[in-house]
Amino acid sequence: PLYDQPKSLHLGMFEIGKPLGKGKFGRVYLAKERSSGFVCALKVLHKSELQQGGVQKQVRREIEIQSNLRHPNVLRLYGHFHDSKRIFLILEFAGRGELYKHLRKEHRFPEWKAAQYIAQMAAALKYLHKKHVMHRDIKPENILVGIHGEIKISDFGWSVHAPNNRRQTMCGTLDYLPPEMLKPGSQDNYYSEKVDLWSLGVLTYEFLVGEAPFEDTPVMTQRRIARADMSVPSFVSPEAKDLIKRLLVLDPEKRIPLDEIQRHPWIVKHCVKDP
Ligand SMILES: COc1ccc(C(=O)Nc2ccccc2)cc1NC(=O)CCSCc1cnc2[nH]ccc2c1
Repeated sequence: PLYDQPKSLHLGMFEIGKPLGKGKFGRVYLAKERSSGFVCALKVLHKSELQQGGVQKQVRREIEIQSNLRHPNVLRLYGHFHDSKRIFLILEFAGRGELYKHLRKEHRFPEWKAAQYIAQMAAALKYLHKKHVMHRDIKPENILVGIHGEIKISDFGWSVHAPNNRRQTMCGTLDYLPPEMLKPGSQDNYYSEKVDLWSLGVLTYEFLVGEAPFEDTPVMTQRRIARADMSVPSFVSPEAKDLIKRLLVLDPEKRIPLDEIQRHPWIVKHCVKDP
């Protein structure tokens, strides 16, 4: 497949299929590489739009970083190429689509499924943090599901999807913002990997409850985040509630670290294969 392709990749190599979605900076199509039959997702970015958005450096940096990432729970960026007007990203195709659609349809996930997803997220984040890549903007809208039901974080950071029952907020939803990103002046720990732990707590809550813990009007959401003011419904098991409470901690340094998440009783109970 793609990774043993000659470097000269070009559009003619691909048979373009159905549209998979469209973002702020580009459209995505199902695609098949002609010689190998390899199925992937082709994201088309228009250089003019990137210029207007002032993000051409960001794309280059992202391609640089993401081309070297290889983890089963991180969506692959296999390669890229460009013509005079467009840049094409060759992305992994996730066979079971967007996680948020499954969550909306099922309303909320059973504890065993939520625990497996959070264990996979923790494994992906551990891998990314080891590579000093963080803030993957984790929320259901940015997670895809592979053909075997495994989840794949993807960097939708720049592609705000067209509204079709995605959270209707301006620059992405506030629900997942950690308190340190709401307080001005605390720029340093904005870039700490601890921000992902908070978002993981919000994600765990949303998987189990079906809505985000601080969901409210924008003003109220910010106020409730700043106070970690949320309550966990009684139908959530005590173990799951314990993990949520250890992630949604105002002080970034006091959030349960990724290693301990993988050993947490709620995760172990649902993820260790029956011996
Ligand atoms: C590693 O991933 C990415 C890397 C970079 C970028 C990106 O756009 N970077 C950017 C753009 C402009 C300015 C700066 C930076 C996007 C992604 N990933 C996606 O966009 C996921 C959905 S497209 C794929 C895909 C797969 N499998 C599916 N199954 C169903 C739908 C579907 C959709």
